[in-house]
Amino acid sequence: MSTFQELLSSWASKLPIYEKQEAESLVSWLLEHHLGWRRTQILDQADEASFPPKLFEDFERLKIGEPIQYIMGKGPFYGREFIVSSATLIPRNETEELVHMIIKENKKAGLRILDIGTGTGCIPISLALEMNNPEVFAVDISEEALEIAKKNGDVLKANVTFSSCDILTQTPDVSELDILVSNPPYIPEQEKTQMHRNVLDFEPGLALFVSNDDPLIFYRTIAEKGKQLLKSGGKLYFEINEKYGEEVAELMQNSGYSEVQILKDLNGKYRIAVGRR
Ligand SMILES: C[S@@+](CC[C@H](N)C(=O)[O-])C[C@H]1O[C@@H](n2cnc3c(N)ncnc32)[C@H](O)[C@@H]1O
Repeated sequence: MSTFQELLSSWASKLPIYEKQEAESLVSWLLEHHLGWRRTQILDQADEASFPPKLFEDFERLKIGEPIQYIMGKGPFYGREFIVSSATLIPRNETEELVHMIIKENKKAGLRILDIGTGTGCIPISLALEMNNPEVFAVDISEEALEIAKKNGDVLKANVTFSSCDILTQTPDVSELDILVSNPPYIPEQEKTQMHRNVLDFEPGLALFVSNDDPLIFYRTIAEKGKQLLKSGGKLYFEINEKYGEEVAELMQNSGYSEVQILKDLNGKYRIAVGRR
């Protein structure tokens, strides 16, 4: 028998791939998920023999670097919990900043919005629930991701129309948009070697990577199609790879967008590009 705090430290020490503090918070998340454990119980006695077998199975997954969101099947985004699966990217903090900016800048009622490459649906669902009665559409090439996005829409009671579309070869069947948003795949294949194994081994390659030959293919294609999809004065918002801020801004200007800006996230990295049609 040990206290929860002792258990936390001892289990965290078995996760050498993470820093101590991160390991402890992952273990505490797992214990809370399986046992309803709360920090206030930190000094209570904990009998490992009474723990459910699933907790030990999940801990083994954590040990090999599987992200906790995949283990628990859910992850937080903009104050809500989203179902995730191996077919979807885990929603990121940087993307919350993009969503926050769109909500802040667009207060009018009834705006028409499209999200391209929706994954869990975290962007369009958050916008549908936070903005003033918008009409929201979202597309993805992955049928499995779309299934998860639809489930999230149902569970969170968000009115979003999801459909299948390969943006590189097809044009979504919507028009007169006020807002077009996308966090498309943007990591060149050659950067794979510098990436953390828990992203590489578990997150879907389809959501992350683009060919080394043309890393901006999604931005160029979406900016081009955006001219048809957006109404005059409508806005295009991209999440970007910090390395390509200037290039994305240039291609947006070349495509005819005005007021193009590249903006830094809270970590001081260029993460958002925005322009007006
Ligand atoms: C970086 S993830 C973003 C997911 C989600 N929007 C988010 O921010 O968490 C890119 C998404 O684009 C989708 N995707 C990849 N290629 C695509 C294509 N050709 N057409 C449409 N969607 C595509 C992937 O399936 C993935 O869900």
